[in-house]
This record gives sequence, C-alpha cells and structure tokens, in this order.
Amino acid sequence: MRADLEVSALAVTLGGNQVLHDVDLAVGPGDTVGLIGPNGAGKTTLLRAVLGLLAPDTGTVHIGGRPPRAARSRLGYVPQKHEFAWDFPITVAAAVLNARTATQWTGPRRADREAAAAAVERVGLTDLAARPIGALSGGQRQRVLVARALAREPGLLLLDEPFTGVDVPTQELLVGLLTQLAEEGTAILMTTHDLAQARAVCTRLCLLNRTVVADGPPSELDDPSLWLRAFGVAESELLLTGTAREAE
Ligand SMILES: Nc1ncnc2c1ncn2[C@@H]1O[C@H](COP(=O)(O)OP(=O)(O)OP(=O)(O)O)[C@@H](O)[C@H]1O
Repeated sequence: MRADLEVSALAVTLGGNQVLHDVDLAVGPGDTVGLIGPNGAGKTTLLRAVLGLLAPDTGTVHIGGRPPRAARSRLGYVPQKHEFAWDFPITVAAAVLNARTATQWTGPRRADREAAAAAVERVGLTDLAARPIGALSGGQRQRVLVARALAREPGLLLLDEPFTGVDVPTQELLVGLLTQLAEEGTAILMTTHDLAQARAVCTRLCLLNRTVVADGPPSELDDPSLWLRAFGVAESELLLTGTAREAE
C-alpha cells in the first residue's frame, strides 16, 4: 500500500537536550531520500520519531495521513545490524516470516508465506533460507534485515545506515533493489554516511544538522561550500572534489 511521509515543524528533546528543531520533510511514493549529516546530527532520532518510538515536543509526523502508531502496517524498518539479536536460534526463512506475522493473532497464512518467500528471493537469499541467522556474514545479515522489512510490503521503507559494513555485491544488490522499489512506488528514507552510494540511489538528499540545512536532488547540492559550511566536510573529500570538477 502506498504511504507518503510528512514531517512538519518537528522538535525533539532527549535527556534535556534539544536534538531536533523545526524539521520539515516530505517523502512521497517513488522518492528515495538520503538523510545525511555529521555524527550526532539527529538522523537516527528523526527515524525513531517517524517510527513513533518517541514523542515530539512539538510538530507532527504523518504517514499516509495517519500518525506513526496508526500506520505501523505500512512501515518497513531496516535497523542497524548490531541492533538485531543474531544469536536467536532461527533460520533466515523464519526470521523473515516472523517480521510479517509477529503482530498478528493468527499463525502464518498462505499470503504471509508467499510475501516472506518473495522478500527472501528479492534479496538473493533463497539458497540460504534454511541457514541459522547466526551463521551469516555481515552482508547476508543486512539482506535478512531488508527482507524482514520487505515481507511487510511497506509503502514507506526506512533504513538506518544500510551500506555500512557490507560487501560490494551486497551494496550493488541494495542499490538495484532500492531503485526498483522506488520505481514500484515505495517511499524510501535512509540515513547514510556513504555519499557515493547516496548519490547513486537517492533522488533527493536531505542535509540534516539538528534541522534541515538543505533538501534537493543531488545535482542541486553540488556546491561544496554548502557542505563545508553545514557539515565541516573537508575540501579534499574526493566526491566533492569530483563534483566541483564536473561543475567547472
Ligand atoms: N536517549 C538519549 N538521551 C539523551 N541524548 C540522546 C539520546 N539519544 C541520542 N541522544 C543525543 O542526540 C543527538 C543525536 O543523536 P542521533 O543518534 O540521532 O544522531 P545521528 O545523526 O544518528 O548520529 P550518528 O551519525 O553518529 O549515528 C546526539 O547528540 C546524541 O548524543
């Protein structure tokens, strides 16, 4: 089901510190938005607010016109790898199916099994479906987390650092998969420190430093001075140097 995200005038305080203020962000079906900013900029906090896991001081989050907790069924979330209990004794297939059925009263139905199998197939893990999740490599674990999110057939897909600590084939699979999902109408929001992958996959970049500093297509955020000013990215940063050359 399609689901757009609207964040308006969001402010969040954690432990007495205002972490986010005046955040406005819209992600529509087919958008892939990369949230980029320095450590501590509030990227994960923004994802947590979108998931409905923390209460904003002010402002609103709407997913398909509803508050996050009422829109759970439309959400897919890919956490950072270290947040998942990899020592839990289940197979890849069971871990993915469980992501879809954990909140329902009945056992898995045929539609659940089909959606879970399709998600495992999309991330290229069908051959490893019977393997215990604890026996997987870092890249394979990232694929399991993506499959768990996709098994829910989400309208809005949130990913926290999906490219971190994964091998090149998995990065390439992720870029292809996210591009395809966006073409199918999924709204995608991801945090990332990987500027090259962000440029490869994102239709928009949102530069965040406690509030939105800039938001637009990668080609419109080419001015290195903007990044230098907002994030203290070094002038020697290869990507920016390349971008500046292209612009000359
Ligand atoms: N539970 C908490 N209590 C108090 N402060 C917190 C809490 N969680 C996060 N913070 C602070 O909020 C700020 C933003 O943290 P957040 O994890 O959202 O940043 P981030 O942009 O995701 O950073 P990184 O790139 O390092 O993952 C940081 O200064 C962090 O120390």
